[in-house]
Amino acid sequence: MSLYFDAVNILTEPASGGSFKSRIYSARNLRAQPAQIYALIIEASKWDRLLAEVIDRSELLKVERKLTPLLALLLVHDLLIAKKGIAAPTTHTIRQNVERHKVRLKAEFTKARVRRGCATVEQLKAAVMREKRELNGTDDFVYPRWVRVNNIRSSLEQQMSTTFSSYRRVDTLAELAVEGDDRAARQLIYMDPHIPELVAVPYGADFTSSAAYKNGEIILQDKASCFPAYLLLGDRGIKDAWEGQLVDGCAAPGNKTTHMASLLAKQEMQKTQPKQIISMDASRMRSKTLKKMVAQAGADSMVTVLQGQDFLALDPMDSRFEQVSGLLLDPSCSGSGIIGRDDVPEFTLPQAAPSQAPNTQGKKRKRPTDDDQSKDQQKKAAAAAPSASNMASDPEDENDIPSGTVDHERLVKLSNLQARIVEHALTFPNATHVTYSTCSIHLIENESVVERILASKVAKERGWRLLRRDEQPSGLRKWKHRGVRRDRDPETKAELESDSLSVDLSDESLDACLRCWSGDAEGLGGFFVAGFIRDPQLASSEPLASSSHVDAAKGVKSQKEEEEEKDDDSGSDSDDEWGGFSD
Ligand SMILES: C[S@@+](CC[C@H](N)C(=O)[O-])C[C@H]1O[C@@H](n2cnc3c(N)ncnc32)[C@H](O)[C@@H]1O
Repeated sequence: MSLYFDAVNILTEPASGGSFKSRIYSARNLRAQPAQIYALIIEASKWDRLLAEVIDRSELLKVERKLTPLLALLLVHDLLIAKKGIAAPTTHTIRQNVERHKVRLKAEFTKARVRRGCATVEQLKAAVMREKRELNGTDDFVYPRWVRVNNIRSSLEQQMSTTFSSYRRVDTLAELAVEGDDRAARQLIYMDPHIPELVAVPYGADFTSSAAYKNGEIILQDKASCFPAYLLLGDRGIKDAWEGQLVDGCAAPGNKTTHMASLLAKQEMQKTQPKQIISMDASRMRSKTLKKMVAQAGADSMVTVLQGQDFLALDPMDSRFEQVSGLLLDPSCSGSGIIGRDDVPEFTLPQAAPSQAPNTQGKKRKRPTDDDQSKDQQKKAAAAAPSASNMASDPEDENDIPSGTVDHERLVKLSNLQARIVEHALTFPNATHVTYSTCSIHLIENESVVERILASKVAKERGWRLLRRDEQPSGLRKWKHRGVRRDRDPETKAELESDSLSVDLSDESLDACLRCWSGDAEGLGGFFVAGFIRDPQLASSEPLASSSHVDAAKGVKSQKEEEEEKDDDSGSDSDDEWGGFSD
């Protein structure tokens, strides 16, 4: 019986960090098997609309006052759909609460199937899932599972003949929106036309137990998150391999560092130039994940990890950085582009009986009795759209879960810090290439930061400019979503007019910026990236009077400084407090 109460608890407690699956597997207060709980929730969520309809029409909740809508839905799912029926002793009260209505519930189930014109239960399931997608407005786009092949440990060719050998190639992302659980029908693969060695498979594909995943041959990484490393390193091969060292200044958990390493491996750089990448993160805790991810990717010999290192505290003139020619900066941001990171399935629930007070709160401190739990369970289960990145707590995942909304003041602070970080990168004496990225949709963190950087003294004096579209790697040159002049409405994507912030960048500069938006046919979340290159001919002859980035961010603390302050205040590691998105 604990299975159903555990499932309800998981669905109703406030979301903490990590993916839904990982939250179940790491929960300490569960009595049932995590795998069983997860399977029940995922399966029941596919049938929710129909089960709610069946329960409402049978008037079950009017009679069985102990059952809450969510508990009833899970029980009725197992009664009508699970092969073994309700997983509880026949004598258990709430099993009896449901089973005594079996005939009525079955009759309503059959009527629901007939109403939809379905001959089989499988057809019915597909119809219900279609209804659900239509209702969520997710009918016209598809979030796939993006998989990047790691050149250090494998190759695309190898993976196509092993991990994906039984997969059928499709020409469009839309074709990945397959319904049903038929494994063979879901073995579809789309070769991404923009990022080398990146493929997409249907949403929900699980590689975590595959040998390729465990061996670090494949890495689950959103497409947009692959833009920065590719923009920086481009289509180079053995003959025109990258020269000099690379810095990833805000690197944890390590997606972009390991992507850079993978691109260098294609140039066979791991053989000729070990430790070509210097990777760091100000957060000590996140640095541990970075270390692990580098090791998992087989990139230990290619990457030096500076754990807990504040990028802003690096002295660019230090001889250790003399060879640094490229820097990738992906600093903390508002995370406003992230879609459905909290991948808790959404449930449409039956109507509660009038006296059942819905309780939408409910982090339970002690394990209540079965009866207490029935009273406590809520009408609304946590909601989230399916996500391309439903691996939020996995080591290679790039973001945390938002813990609040972002106000303007916070955005200003974040953008000051972002500009400061990029301007610091531009001061490395031998740097020629820099990329800046965020998973934010806000102009203030994106084009506006670019505008500030281009106007900075360091950029002008050293001759930094944007990497034009025609100079970008072949795959990204084809990417059609480019920089914008004003913020956009996240829903309609229409430009916000009136008094909203705008940038005064040329058309060429906006065309140099790359954007990704959620909700379109590309299957991505919101993302921004721009590349800068140093053109000595543009450098002003005036000497660098003072470091402009210090002026630009006067009074803005770096993450490290904030951490140290908090450490002083609380004596604890400060990873808990949200200082912007950490992807
Ligand atoms: C958006 S995440 C980076 C995600 C990473 N690039 C990836 O792809 O896996 C931002 C990271 O920047 C780190 N960070 C923020 N400010 C920093 C600073 N001044 N120096 C170093 N790391 C910083 C945060 O701790 C966080 O882990």
